Amino acid sequence: MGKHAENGNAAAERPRFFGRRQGKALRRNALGLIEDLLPRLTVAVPEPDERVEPALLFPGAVRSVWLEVGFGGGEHLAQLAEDNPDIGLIGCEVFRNGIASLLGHVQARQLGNNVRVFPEDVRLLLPALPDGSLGRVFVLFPDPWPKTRHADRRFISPETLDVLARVLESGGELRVASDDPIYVAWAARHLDAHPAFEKILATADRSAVPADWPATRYEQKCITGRAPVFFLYRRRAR
Ligand SMILES: C[S@@+](CC[C@H](N)C(=O)[O-])C[C@H]1O[C@@H](n2cnc3c(N)ncnc32)[C@H](O)[C@@H]1O
Repeated sequence: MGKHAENGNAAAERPRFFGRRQGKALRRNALGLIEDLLPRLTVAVPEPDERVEPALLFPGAVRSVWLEVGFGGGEHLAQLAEDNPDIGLIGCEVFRNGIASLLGHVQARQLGNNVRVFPEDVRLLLPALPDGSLGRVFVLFPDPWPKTRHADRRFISPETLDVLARVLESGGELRVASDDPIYVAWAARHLDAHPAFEKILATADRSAVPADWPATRYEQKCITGRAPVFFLYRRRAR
């Protein structure tokens, strides 16, 4: 679980936008996006026992639905949405400035037909999704929680993998990346131990990663700072 995700009702509070260094116009634009655009794209927190059919969240027919956990500034999600107009993208993020950033991409690149936002802890949505209803799930640079005593807060866990295995269709993909060696070892161990996930790739070689795997903002920072990044790429067993 991410630091932000612990604060379950943060999304319902009046958001604070950007730091003091950002200009008034930027802050006003972010606020406008949150107040005007977000309500049109929001996936509501499901009621207990409610089922959320992902494909029906989009105005037109979609070939498949992909879900990104903790999209940060939304660069990866926006790129996928732009490159794949026939795919529905659900982004889950609790960080309000990140949500505003994604909305900026949606507005500028006209992605409103195939992007939806769950501005809450993804774990409130996953149980409501039907079996096999997602084609891909992305967990890119999850909060690492490197201390052993915080290990139970890490997003990748046997319990989460059970849920992801259920909601992914046969042959669906799970893409994980991290620059934290402790987290990578942890995630690889749990993925290897889970019978539903077949290994496609486990590498620190960016050139071996499929071309349709855009870098996130966090990955860009790692590249700039030359921190090694590890990619764990799995397929839901048939
Ligand atoms: C280290 S950041 C990485 C952001 C982005 N994926 C990137 O690579 O640039 C992790 C993000 O995951 C989000 N997050 C953590 N746990 C989450 C959860 N349970 N549901 C939704 N978002 C979560 C945090 O708010 C944070 O923005």
